[in-house]
Amino acid sequence: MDAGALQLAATAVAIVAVALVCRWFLVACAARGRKQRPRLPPGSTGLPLIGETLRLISAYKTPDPEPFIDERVARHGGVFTTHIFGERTVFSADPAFNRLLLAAEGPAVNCSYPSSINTLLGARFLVLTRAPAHKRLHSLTLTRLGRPASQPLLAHIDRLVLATMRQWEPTATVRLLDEAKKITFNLTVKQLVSIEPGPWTESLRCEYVKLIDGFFSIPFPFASFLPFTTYGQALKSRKKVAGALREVIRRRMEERGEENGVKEEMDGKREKKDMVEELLEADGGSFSEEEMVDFCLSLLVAGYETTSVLMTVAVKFLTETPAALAQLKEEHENMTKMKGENQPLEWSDYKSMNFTQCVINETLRVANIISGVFRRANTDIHFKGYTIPKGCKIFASFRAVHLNNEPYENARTFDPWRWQSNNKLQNEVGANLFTPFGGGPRLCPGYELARVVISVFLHHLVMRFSWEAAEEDRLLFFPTTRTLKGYPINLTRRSKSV
Ligand code: HEM
Repeated sequence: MDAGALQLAATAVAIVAVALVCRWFLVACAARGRKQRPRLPPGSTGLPLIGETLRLISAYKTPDPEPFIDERVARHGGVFTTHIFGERTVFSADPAFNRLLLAAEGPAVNCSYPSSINTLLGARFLVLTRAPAHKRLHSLTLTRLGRPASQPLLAHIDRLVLATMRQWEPTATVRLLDEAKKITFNLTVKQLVSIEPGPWTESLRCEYVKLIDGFFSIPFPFASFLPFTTYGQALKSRKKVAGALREVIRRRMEERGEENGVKEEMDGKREKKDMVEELLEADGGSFSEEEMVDFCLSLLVAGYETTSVLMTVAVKFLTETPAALAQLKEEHENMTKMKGENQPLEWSDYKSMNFTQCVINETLRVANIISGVFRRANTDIHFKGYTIPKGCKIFASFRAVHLNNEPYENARTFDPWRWQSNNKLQNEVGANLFTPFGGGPRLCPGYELARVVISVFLHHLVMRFSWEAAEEDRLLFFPTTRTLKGYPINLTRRSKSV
């Protein structure tokens, strides 16, 4: 090889070497860049400002909203990024991530609901409070509403359900959702302020219904000056409901002032008669009047729609699944035979309603009104190689997990028997897969109460009535789960005494 050729070869080798070094350098830089830039879960943020909100709403307005989530999970995986209700939001359909979010409440994430809802509920609604106030109010709620095993509460539920059914004619058409709402409202009022159903509770309920409508309306700015809008009307009704509760609480505070000397010694040992008494005596009476009003009002909201919709949908599913209805009837007839007719229900009876619990689980799985919970990251959160930055909104979708065909075979079919077999739904993995009442520090304090109310309601319904759907009705999922017509049914009384 001559000197020229040698020089050419050397130059070529040098060029290749420099190119290789440059490539290595660029790859290294890119890798470093990737390391430094947090990688959000993949997804699409849709149109400017609107994001994917309209797509989400139009999916949830159909009888089958699942494709909205299914398509994104198929494309991006169980945790993806979207843009809904005015904000970039990380959406989770992943049971492990949902569980992590529920447990991380406080240090890593906090509840985050729209400010229009905060205004309607007041600052003392449990989901808006943070530790340590949250812990204190959560445990008070559990004390009052979370122990349906106590005989006075169970007896009261039994009595209230029967009182509502006694108002039904021997053959009648009723809108089941309305009746269920009366039961849950009256029950909560009694637990809060010890007032029995009557004109006071009914007028409070009428205002309260308008307040609830406000959650699903547009919160126009200055809405309090626009009482003709749904949100403006809701704000007005909030004032009225709060005023009525304030009157009761004020009277109780005065009565307590007068009785103080007499009762003080016994107070520690005595069972408190209602939530107001719990509040008046908690922490040496440190709750202000306004705090008590806000807190009671928000508890009325928490249990009302959730439990009554579930009662209605459970009856709809049972009507459409005759084998399940027959098995449920048999369970309650056998129980009644064992204990004797017209005996009040006891805790052991509730505990023996095994198939009823399967029906309730399955209704919660297929059509829970709470489809998931919103959180906001307090810090960067790392999951499966992704980083969800501090401040980002996150939606943990329970519905996406509950309707996933992998853990739940034929997930979109109502099948209460799936809860009978001893399968993975019953073990630790199952705890991640079934979270209708949330979890972690914000686990719903009314979860046992809701189950008991529905069980007692189903017991009296199947023992005392037969029924059929009065007209076609269907499930709706927007703005929340419910049936289009409130499920009207034609009832026939089975026995003489109700
Ligand atoms: C079928 C009925 C019910 C369902 C599906 C349900 C579901 C839930 C869920 C998922 C949460 C968690 C919210 C979050 O983490 O952001 C929650 C919280 C809550 N629930 Fe329920 N609930 C029901 C009935 C009730 C009842 C009967 C009451 C009491 C009257 C109640 C009172 C509350 C309260 C006060 C919270 C807030 C807890 C906290 O932030 O510490 N719920 N509920």
